[in-house]
Amino acid sequence: MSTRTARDAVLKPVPSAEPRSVTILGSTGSVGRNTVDLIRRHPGAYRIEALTGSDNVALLTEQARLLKPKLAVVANPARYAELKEALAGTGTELAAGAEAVTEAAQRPAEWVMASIVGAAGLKPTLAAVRRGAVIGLANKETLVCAGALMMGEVKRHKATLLPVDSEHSAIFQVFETERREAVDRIILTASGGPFRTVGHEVMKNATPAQAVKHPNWSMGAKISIDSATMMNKGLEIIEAQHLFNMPESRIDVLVHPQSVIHSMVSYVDGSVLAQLGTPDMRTPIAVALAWPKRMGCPSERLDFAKVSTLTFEAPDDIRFPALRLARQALRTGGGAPVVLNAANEIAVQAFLDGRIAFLDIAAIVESCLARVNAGAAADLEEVAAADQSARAEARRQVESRAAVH
Ligand SMILES: NC(=O)C1=CN([C@@H]2O[C@H](COP(=O)(O)OP(=O)(O)OC[C@H]3O[C@@H](n4cnc5c(N)ncnc54)[C@H](OP(=O)(O)O)[C@@H]3O)[C@@H](O)[C@H]2O)C=CC1
Ligand SMILES: CC(=O)[C@@H](O)[C@H](O)COP(=O)(O)O
Ligand SMILES: [Mn+2]
Repeated sequence: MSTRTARDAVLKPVPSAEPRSVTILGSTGSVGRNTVDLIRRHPGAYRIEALTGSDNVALLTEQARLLKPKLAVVANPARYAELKEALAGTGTELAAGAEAVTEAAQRPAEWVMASIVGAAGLKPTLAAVRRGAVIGLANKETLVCAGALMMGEVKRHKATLLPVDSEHSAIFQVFETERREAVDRIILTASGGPFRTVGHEVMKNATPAQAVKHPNWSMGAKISIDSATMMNKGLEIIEAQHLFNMPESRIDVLVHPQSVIHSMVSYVDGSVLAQLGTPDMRTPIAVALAWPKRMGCPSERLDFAKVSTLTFEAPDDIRFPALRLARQALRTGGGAPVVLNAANEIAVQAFLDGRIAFLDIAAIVESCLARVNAGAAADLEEVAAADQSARAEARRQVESRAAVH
């Protein structure tokens, strides 16, 4: 078995007549940085239309100096002066604010990485869809909040949506679309997060530092906390339903602590197809970045002898109520997934800020699902209304819990 670990090698460029034009929405984040890393290893294969960040001007500046995009945008307008000073005279056009991020997505890049975190990614991603781009979709919250709208627009504008989330990339690679009637179930694997084996007391007293420490993946803070509550898997059930047009009742979650099998699809004849790899986001990003071809990627190769044991467990819905809440929101439909997502975003941030306890996160989401009138969420305005109502209610809940935390 190969143990090649060519992590720092500059790999052979993807053979192509023209460099592929690329925009990275959220280039300063974890997925964004991995995308930049891959692009830098394939000199001449890509040219950068636009890069966007929010607060990390230092990194955005560094990326812009290296990749020479036509446009660089900071979502936070308060950082514009800093960006302007740092990139003065480089020839890169500069802009700031949420509208400018959406405008960046409208620029004519063939391929767009959607790696903004949270519902803030919805409008820019939709803008890229509406001009028929090829989109590498990391931002799962987009599909959670507006899955039906999004998939409808993908079809209408002949856009291409390529999953980047590791589980959905795995499913994408083994899902026989031309024989979709033979698909029986989707099996989403879950690591179980840092609290997979601990008891209630440990979870009750969990600190942000403990919760953010994912056992296998290096990721941004928000998704790391989602993995710890297993809300990440709940969001991924919703994401899978939209991407693969599969009812929630046929999407299973299977805890697999090693994160080697990234997900599976079972077929009516008893076959189960899986995609495997080391836990390195550069592999699913590479799948989308080179699609429909494949490209070299420096992620560590799987060494089965070293892995030695792959284990599986049923998820624990009692210790991880987020799984049940996500399924409940999906079955309720309309704006319920929007409420689930918005309440979760507020609660996760409050936990990271030390204002509420770890177990408060799911409790706040549950309470918001019960209290907020979610509406139909059939268009962007209705999605925004449900999102705002849920955020307002979640903030109230945070205040009352923060007082006793
Ligand atoms: N990290 C991972 O390995 C994986 C991530 N995903 C999904 O990908 C998405 C990104 O995750 P990750 O890279 O971890 O997140 P990070 O927090 O690391 O990065 C988020 C990016 O979004 C930018 N950003 C933050 N807020 C806003 C805003 N309001 N408007 C515009 N841009 C904003 C950040 O800018 P700045 O940093 O400059 O403030 C940064 O570029 C999430 O939806 C996540 O669920 C899915 C699978 C794996
Ligand atoms: C890398 C990726 O796709 C994450 O969503 C990861 O899967 C999180 O791990 P959990 O399985 O712990 O949610
Ligand atoms: Mn995932």
